[in-house]
Amino acid sequence: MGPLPNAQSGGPPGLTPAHQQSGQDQQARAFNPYSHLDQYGQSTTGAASSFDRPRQPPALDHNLHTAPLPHVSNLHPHHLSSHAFFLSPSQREELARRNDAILTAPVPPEHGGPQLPEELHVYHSLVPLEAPGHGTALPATLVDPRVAPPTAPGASLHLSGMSGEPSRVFGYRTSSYKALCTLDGKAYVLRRIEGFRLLHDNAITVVERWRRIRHPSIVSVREAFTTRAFGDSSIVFVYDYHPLATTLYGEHMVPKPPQVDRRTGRLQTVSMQIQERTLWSYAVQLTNVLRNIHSHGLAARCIEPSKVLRTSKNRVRLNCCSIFDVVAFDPRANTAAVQSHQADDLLNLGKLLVSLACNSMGAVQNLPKSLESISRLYSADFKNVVLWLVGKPSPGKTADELGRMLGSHIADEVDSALNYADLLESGLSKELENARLVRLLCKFGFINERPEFDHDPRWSETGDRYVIKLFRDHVFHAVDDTGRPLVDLSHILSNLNKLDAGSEERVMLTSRDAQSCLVVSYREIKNCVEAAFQDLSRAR
Ligand SMILES: Nc1ncnc2c1ncn2[C@@H]1O[C@H](COP(=O)(O)OP(=O)(O)OP(=O)(O)O)[C@@H](O)[C@H]1O
Repeated sequence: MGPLPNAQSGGPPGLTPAHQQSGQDQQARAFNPYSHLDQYGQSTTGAASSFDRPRQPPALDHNLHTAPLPHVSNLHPHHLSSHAFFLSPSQREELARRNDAILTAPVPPEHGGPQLPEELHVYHSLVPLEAPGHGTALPATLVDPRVAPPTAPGASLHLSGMSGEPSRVFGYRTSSYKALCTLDGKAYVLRRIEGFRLLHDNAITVVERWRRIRHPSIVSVREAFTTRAFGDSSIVFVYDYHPLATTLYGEHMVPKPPQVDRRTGRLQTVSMQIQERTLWSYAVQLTNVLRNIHSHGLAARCIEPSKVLRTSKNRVRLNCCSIFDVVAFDPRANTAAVQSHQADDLLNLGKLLVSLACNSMGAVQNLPKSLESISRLYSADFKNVVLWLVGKPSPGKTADELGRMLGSHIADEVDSALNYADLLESGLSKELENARLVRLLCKFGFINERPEFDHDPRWSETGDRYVIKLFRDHVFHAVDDTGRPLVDLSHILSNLNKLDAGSEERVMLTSRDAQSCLVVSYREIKNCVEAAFQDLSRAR
């Protein structure tokens, strides 16, 4: 694929024409916040970008991670303190798995991977988010009637090979990819709507309005552009990537496989019923989203189980915002139309809660039966909120009013969020110390046992460096009374912390042959380390 030309002038106000792809993308239009940069992230106005182009993510090396520490009750008391220095194993594992997901590299076509464009606008390294042909196809009755049926992709080369059923939400075939951005090296999700022709240039400008909305429960929209890079005319919406995200559909509508009961050793079915506390949490988060979106004069139009991402325990974010506003664009839409979409949002939230409470997408087809089941399983309070949502629209039925109805449940959510913030802050403070110590260890690595430096083979063994060497032995090569190596992490951590803080406390350093013995303060050793490091880094 050839280089992407720079933005041209002549588009509608607020737009910059998209990059052309191999000369095919003549009619491409895009809202592009990066229009002042070329395809390598270099500024077209002359200033060089500070970002290097991350071509291939490095291979993952799990040896770089430490193994989880043994359970606290198995530890010697003086090893216990080392627990205080690290994130909890479960937190660490979760974060490591997310990082792994961000770094997943595409499988090349010669190894069975799909044929995808190498570069798309300012994105590269596309990795499909779904397996080929995967789709959560539902009966035609559940396909959203708001959108036109997909145009037959006659001229499509089916480069992606990923097309499955048309999305039951958007009506068009869609495919999603994780991709890396050449401008900032970050991962994003590209959602491609296949076989879509932009009939009104104005339609894509609405993406700019969505881009300005930043809300913790919305998957942020970055930009949208049209492209022919897949061999058809597609429109691509770019969203933030949330590694390992699932959807409410995947979590609560897809039956879970039976699991082995630890006590009996038998296979047991897994209950799908959602706790009421969790349902309230979803309801509160999505109500806040709607209040925010409606206050911007927009409507979500995609409150649907497969369009609500779950990014960690009970944390949800509304996905795919702005797509309907573009693909079902109505140039004559007025305030009344927006209000009608906003009323639909509340109705769809009610339907979503019914589907979740009954663990079935079909539950909304028979509301009386589903409400009966809800009143058996959940509180009257919950059922009343659902009834209000699925009931007739009225002027006072707004997202703000819903917020007032949820008052005490919003207070519960605030408490949980504060507890979680405390937990994360304590994890963060533990790791903060470690970053400090790693920098110190790097300095030791630079200095100790350094081969010939400054034409002096004994540089690292003499002067200030000798003190550092003795201190290194004291910290890492300590032995107990019987001469056995002392493998004690807390001994290392407390010594390094005192050194880093430059404590006035004194320590006795003895050479290996016990011939020399120095009593020095940590502050003096710190000065030696600084001096030796300055010596090394000074330009010669
Ligand atoms: N922004 C995102 N960040 C991370 N993962 C995402 C993101 N958006 C979607 N995904 C993942 O991609 C998968 C597919 O999403 P998609 O919205 O296409 O679901 P779908 O059920 O196939 O819907 P549709 O019927 O519209 O095709 C989801 O299961 C989700 O795990």
